[in-house]
Amino acid sequence: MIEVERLSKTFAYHTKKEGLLGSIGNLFHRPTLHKQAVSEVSFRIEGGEIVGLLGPNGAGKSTLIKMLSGILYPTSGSARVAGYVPWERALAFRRSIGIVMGQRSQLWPDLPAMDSYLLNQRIYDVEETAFRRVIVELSGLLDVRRLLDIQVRRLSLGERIKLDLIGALLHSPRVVFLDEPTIGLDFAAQKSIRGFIRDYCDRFGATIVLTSHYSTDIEDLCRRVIVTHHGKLLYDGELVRIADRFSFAKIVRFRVRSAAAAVALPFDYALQEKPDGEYWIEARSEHVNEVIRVLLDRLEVEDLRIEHLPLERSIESLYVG
Ligand SMILES: Nc1ncnc2c1ncn2[C@@H]1O[C@H](COP(=O)(O)OP(=O)(O)OP(=O)(O)O)[C@@H](O)[C@H]1O
Repeated sequence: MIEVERLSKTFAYHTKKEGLLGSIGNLFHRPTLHKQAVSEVSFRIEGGEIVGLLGPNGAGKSTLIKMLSGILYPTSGSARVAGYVPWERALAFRRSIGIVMGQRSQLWPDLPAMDSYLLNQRIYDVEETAFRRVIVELSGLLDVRRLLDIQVRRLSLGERIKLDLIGALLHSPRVVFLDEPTIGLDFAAQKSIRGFIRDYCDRFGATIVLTSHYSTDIEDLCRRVIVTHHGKLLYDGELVRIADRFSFAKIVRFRVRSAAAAVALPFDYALQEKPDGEYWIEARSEHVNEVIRVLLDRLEVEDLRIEHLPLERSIESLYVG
């Protein structure tokens, strides 16, 4: 469904020194800088897959999604999405994809969402019965039926994102790009959006590319992840394999009756303290027994747990090496 071959994007941009003198100087000389946001990235995604696109800030995720959804031209390389070259922006391509950017609404802020939907219905030529059916179905699933006729700018962030999702799916696209669809939402709203995405895929067999800085989104929805860093592809494979690669490390969490900060730990491990008074140590699996023995020996430990490394730390280890 998605084929990407050595896709690259380099942005050219100008800098300006501060103040009026900087502005005048810029009239005569504007230094041009280049930023390679995506560098020779290749992968394939089959129909019906939900793939997580991960990477730290500035890794090139949004740039990649913008190229695959036809918003940006690449500098080099090729891509096909649902059989089309995205940046040629054929109407049939636009009908095949949906895009949601959590940080930027695609609905008119001064109008109720329903008015934007009606406009999209015309643009995508969605037949009236199908249009009404999809709205009833999706607004029911997301529990936002009562919000369809309220000006978008009067809604909360979570409500607005749910309505944006419906807008992106009105024409029943086969490929959906979700760029941070749960950003800034509370846990309940994140959970309902995740449930909705899963449900939508099960029912319509859609292919989804999802970026999110929330590991729960990724763990809940994606079996496969593509990790980028400095524009390059760092990892493409099953999510569990990333966790497995770092199974050599464990987290020991505990609480104590009196302060623990001064305790000397074996193997030079550092003790970390959370604001709520819980302590934790990241240790190699083979050292865990000895660390626990020292803790129990020297401190009045109240509650102790051993956990796997959180997904964020495992993924971060991929970038840091
Ligand atoms: N229009 C632009 N002009 C110049 N540089 C840009 C432009 N858009 C993005 N960049 C740069 O390209 C790099 C990749 O940006 P991109 O937005 O794709 O990252 P990202 O992985 O989506 O990051 P985040 O997780 O912070 O959203 C960044 O260093 C960014 O500063």
